[in-house]
Amino acid sequence: MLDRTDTKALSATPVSGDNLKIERSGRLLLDVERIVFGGDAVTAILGPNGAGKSMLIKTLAGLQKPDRGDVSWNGSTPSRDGYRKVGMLLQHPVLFRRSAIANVIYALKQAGHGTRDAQALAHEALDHAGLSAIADTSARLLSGGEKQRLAMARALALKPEILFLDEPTASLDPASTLRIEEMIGAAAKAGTIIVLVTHDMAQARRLSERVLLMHRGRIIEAGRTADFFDRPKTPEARAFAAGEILL
Ligand SMILES: Nc1ncnc2c1ncn2[C@@H]1O[C@H](COP(=O)(O)OP(=O)(O)OP(=O)(O)O)[C@@H](O)[C@H]1O
Repeated sequence: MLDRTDTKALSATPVSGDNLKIERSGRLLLDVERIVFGGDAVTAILGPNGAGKSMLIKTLAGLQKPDRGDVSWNGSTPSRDGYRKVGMLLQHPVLFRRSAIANVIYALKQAGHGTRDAQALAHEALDHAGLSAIADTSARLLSGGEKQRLAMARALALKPEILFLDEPTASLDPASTLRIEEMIGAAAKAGTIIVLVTHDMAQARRLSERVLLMHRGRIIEAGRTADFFDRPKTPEARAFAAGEILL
């Protein structure tokens, strides 16, 4: 787990949601009374498949509109301007059919950077991701692990104040997982608030300070990571932390 004293003063945009509800075909898929991200460097969101984890972070990142409830970014409704501060790495990131570096340059230019600035920042981002050697390789030729690192480098190049990550290491080998975890750790230390959806409980223990457990669209337990694993309060969290299947 990150040492809180290592992290820069957290001045990032707090993101919150109130009374968020999403319903489809009469089924309540998301039902969250209140959630705030802003005080912890890394929060892990855990829960079984279909629990609503992706839906929650997409909603908070402004990519999905809730049927009811409000999302707030630093006290305001999500806006185009705010997208520079609130980032999201999708579970299956979309990379353009151009070189690795061009993917990052494009994102930076879209965010308002001039060409020279974008080129310099993109090279810096690839360097931090250990991807300089494949900067000119077409993104579609990269391995799964390299693609994920590139998508992460692109997201971090925009220097978001808060970054939502949807299972960034799913299907990666241990070495690629470690690289992504190092990138997450470095970003968190530099002051980016990270919200990480993961099925990897060891990863949640390694990286997060706070854990949220979701089940059937609700947050059923929220607490310090050590407390969650060592002293879970709800029967569901006890079962989940013990590796049992939540239905
Ligand atoms: N557009 C949609 N229409 C109907 N149901 C949907 C829609 N999008 C998602 N769902 C359902 O909402 C529920 C929550 O989905 P979500 O992707 O948030 O789960 P998750 O916790 O991220 O799961 P996983 O761990 O499998 O990625 C699932 O039951 C899913 O089938």
